Amino acid sequence: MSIDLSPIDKAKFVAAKRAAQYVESGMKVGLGTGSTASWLVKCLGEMVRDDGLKIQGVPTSSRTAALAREVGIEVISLDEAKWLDICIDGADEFDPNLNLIKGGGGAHLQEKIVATASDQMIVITDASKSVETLGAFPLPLEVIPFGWQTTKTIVEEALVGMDVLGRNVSLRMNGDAPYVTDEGNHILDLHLNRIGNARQLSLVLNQIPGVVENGLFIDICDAVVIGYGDGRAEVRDINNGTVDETKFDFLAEDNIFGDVAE
Ligand SMILES: O=C(CO)[C@H](O)[C@H](O)COP(=O)(O)O
Repeated sequence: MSIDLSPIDKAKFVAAKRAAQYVESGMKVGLGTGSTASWLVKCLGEMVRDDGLKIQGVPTSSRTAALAREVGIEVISLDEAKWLDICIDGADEFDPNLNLIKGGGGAHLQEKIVATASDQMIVITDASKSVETLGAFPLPLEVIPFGWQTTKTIVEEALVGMDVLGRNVSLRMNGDAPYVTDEGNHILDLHLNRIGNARQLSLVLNQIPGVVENGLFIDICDAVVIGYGDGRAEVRDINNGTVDETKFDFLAEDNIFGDVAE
């Protein structure tokens, strides 16, 4: 009996399953947000339920908190945890230095705080997120609602001096209304196409009043686990290059989403 999942979901699943092997009893674990991170939360929930894994999870969004509780993971706040052993999260793009764009799911503020407060950050992803240079994915910028249009104008002006290919900035919408983050803020998406100097851009953006945090994760990620539709999971470690490859079978007992092809 095999699992009837799309190749992309298989890739996300094996990345999550491989990354779950980093988690040991007693750890405080940062739980990312997004479709790939949801697989991770499900995998950890299964390990808590079936293997006696004892962990405390710090979710990076209200969505992830709800899912973690649903699958039986003990949820604590970052202030209760103070510091984390590991954080596992998805990403929208990663480059050869494992710098990231995150925030496609609107949670990069909490994600960056949690990842920064972790001994190590592991990113789980499929191969489509791998890029030579960041920027094809719009860069999310969380801004406070007060004066957001003025903030947007100042961001556009700041981009004129930056090494980027595009400079279009749009307000993220949720239907007819601006998207609202867990912190009650809005998100500007910066359509830059190519970011020449991500470190400089990150510093410049975060200096603008009204900007809370950008979605560039520079020197935060320690390793990327890349899942493939054929069941392979490849680990790229920032220090060691590619360190290993694991192959998973898609068995019915792995089907934590209950989507089995009989
Ligand atoms: O940064 C994020 C949410 O803010 C996500 O990790 C990112 O958008 C990837 O999501 P997915 O795994 O669904 O592709």
